[in-house]
Amino acid sequence: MAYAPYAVMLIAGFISLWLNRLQPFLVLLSVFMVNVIFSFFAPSEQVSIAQSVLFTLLSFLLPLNLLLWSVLSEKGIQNTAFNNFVLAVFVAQGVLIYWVMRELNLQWIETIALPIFPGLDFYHLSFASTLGFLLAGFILSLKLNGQKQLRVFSHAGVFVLLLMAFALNQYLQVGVLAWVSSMVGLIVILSLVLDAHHIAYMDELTGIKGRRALNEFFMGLGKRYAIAMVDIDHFKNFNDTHGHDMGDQVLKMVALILDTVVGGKAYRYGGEEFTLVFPGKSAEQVTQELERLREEVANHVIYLNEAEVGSNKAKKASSKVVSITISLGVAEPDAQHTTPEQVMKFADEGLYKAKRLGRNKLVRSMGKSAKAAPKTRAKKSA
Ligand SMILES: Nc1nc2c(ncn2[C@@H]2O[C@H](COP(=O)(O)OP(=O)(O)OP(=O)(O)O)[C@@H](O)[C@H]2O)c(=O)[nH]1
Repeated sequence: MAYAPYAVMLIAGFISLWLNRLQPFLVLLSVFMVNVIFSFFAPSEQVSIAQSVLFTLLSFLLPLNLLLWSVLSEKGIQNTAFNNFVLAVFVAQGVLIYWVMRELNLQWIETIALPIFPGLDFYHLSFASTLGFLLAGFILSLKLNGQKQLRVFSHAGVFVLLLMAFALNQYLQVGVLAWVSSMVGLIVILSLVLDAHHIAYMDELTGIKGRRALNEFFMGLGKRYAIAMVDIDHFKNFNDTHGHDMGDQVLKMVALILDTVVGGKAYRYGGEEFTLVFPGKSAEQVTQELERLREEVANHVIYLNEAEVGSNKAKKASSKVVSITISLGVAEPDAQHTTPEQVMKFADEGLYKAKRLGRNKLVRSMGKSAKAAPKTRAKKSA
């Protein structure tokens, strides 16, 4: 049982390296090393002054390390310059610990400091380190506030800091530290799993679900549903005229509007194409909602120097404005189209027709018109 925390932290460390995440690995390594040092120098009966000093020193260095590894942006495991920096930080701390323990005459603390500050003991010093943890947690939360691409692990960093603050506040309780460290390992594993799931299922640019999530949603779809395919009109033209970055902002804006869909779910299918799935609804039942979305996109004013969707009013006042439109095709299962993939293809035929009819339109694919539809548009990938 004594090795349980090490086992959990090793597994967590392995998972984080396997996922090319250095940050969680460094957090674990810091906690791991503190465990190793404390259990190696754990007091048997009487706590020596050297042990107290070591404990206090590590209690101050750990929040510093945890904050550092959580705040610096993720570089992956193959960035040589960053790896050298990490090595330098650990070596510097090793040298500091060695110097304090070997070179500093610890008896001075007893003979000089304690008589001057009679109330001072190491318990109070380690309690002061709790403040260090809390401060580190506060700084990390501030940084999280301003972050765009949030990962679950970033939040886990704050929990880890609080847990370690608690563990180290139990002055020299190596057992408490070990158990809390196991929890830290589990929290890191959980956050990495959630992050990996998020990365696999969400579209990074728009923040809505991606094609993998759509395919999984199809598996649980019943017999009655409607699927709509949505495509931005003349998007190549927009990109060529206003630039790819502006095109990305438009994609985000369209995704935000489509994500407000009532009764269905929005996915980025790929490129400038989106899919809306309405479980338990017929194509006719969702027509009104699709028209609402089409109108909302068409009525949305795009500010050309808009750095981001939703930027401030002053900027908007000085911007040139344009607008864009979307075309939509919608279909439901019938005798010829029984699987969600077939229905989606059928809806895509309606979308193609909407483009041919002049764009900014919704076309519902139905039995006969499906046969009349000229051809299926080639699918695009993100
Ligand atoms: N900015 C940006 N553009 C993208 C992205 N994915 C695809 N595109 C662009 O979307 C455009 C799609 O163009 P087309 O398929 O020719 O269609 P279109 O210009 O929208 O014309 P219609 O569909 O016929 O109205 C291409 O220029 C792609 O480069 C993306 O993630 N960001």
